[in-house]
Amino acid sequence: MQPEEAKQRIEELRATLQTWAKAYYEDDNPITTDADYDKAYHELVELEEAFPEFQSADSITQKVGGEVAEGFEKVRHDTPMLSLSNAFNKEDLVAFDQRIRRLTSADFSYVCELKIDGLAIALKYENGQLVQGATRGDGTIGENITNNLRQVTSIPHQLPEAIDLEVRGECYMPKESFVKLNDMREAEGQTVFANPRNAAAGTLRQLDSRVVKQRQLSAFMYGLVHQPTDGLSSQETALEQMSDWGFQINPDRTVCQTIEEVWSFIETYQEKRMALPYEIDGIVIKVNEFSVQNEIGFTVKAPRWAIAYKFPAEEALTEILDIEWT
Ligand SMILES: NC(=O)c1cnc(OC2CCCC2)nc1N
Repeated sequence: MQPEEAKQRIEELRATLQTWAKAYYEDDNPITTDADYDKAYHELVELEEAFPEFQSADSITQKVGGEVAEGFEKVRHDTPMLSLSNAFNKEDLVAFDQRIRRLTSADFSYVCELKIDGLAIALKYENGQLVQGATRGDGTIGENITNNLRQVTSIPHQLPEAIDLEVRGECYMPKESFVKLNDMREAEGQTVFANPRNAAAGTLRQLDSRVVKQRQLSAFMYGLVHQPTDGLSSQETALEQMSDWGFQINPDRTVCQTIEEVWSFIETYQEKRMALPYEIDGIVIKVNEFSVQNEIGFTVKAPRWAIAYKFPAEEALTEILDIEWT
């Protein structure tokens, strides 16, 4: 390629990448695929190396902390991460139960799990090795925060079996870590986090993983992107299997046969929640048997076979710093 032609191509690539990077990082609205972006970026790097006379300090390839490096790579969830419908009182739960019983004639049970108040994450393992950790994002596109999630001690880097696996869970900041962090930030004249969920979100947004390590996050896993062939027949057996694989699974759960039993579990934890070493904002009730879950299916955005009972809100905490994960 002649120098004049290279100069032309370099300028064209710089302009295009600048536009794409702005849309991706500043407008949070990617206008191109990651593959196209990477392809153009690497063509520019090669041309600048081949024609150093056209190198320029303000080229996008020279920005270390610039918008290109800023922020996290996006990842697509092969299986969308769903959200949950909410229930706010016993009547809502009775209605939920009646809907389920209209949709299936099969016998089934419920699993009640504490609703950990953190950030939903998805972990991918290949041959038993942790290869990717991502945020939920909008349920389809999340952010690749693998390096940060490697600093979370309860997330295994290697499983006892060389299997391919994807698990979902909640990354959270224990109450004790939260108090310590805010005391330190206050002493340094920094803004404090309003609650552990915001502190966890703010921590996972850090580009420097060493900061994540200091902040002692943890994670409970609660979902297995399971294959019909994996022989697991229910949520409870999946939770037990995930525990055997080394994931931290929340022990405060129970299998219920009726909504009455669900309600008494809810009342128990309405009281006990203050004594827990982490924050919960409700109880998640799921149909236990996968065959019945599959029969009942999903609405556009949430499973029909699960609901989140939300505890009544505490007195409003003044939101000193509210980091919303986009
Ligand atoms: N915050 C939690 O602790 C929690 C959230 N979600 C779920 O399950 C949802 C996920 C997709 C269908 C049901 N379980 C949980 N324990």
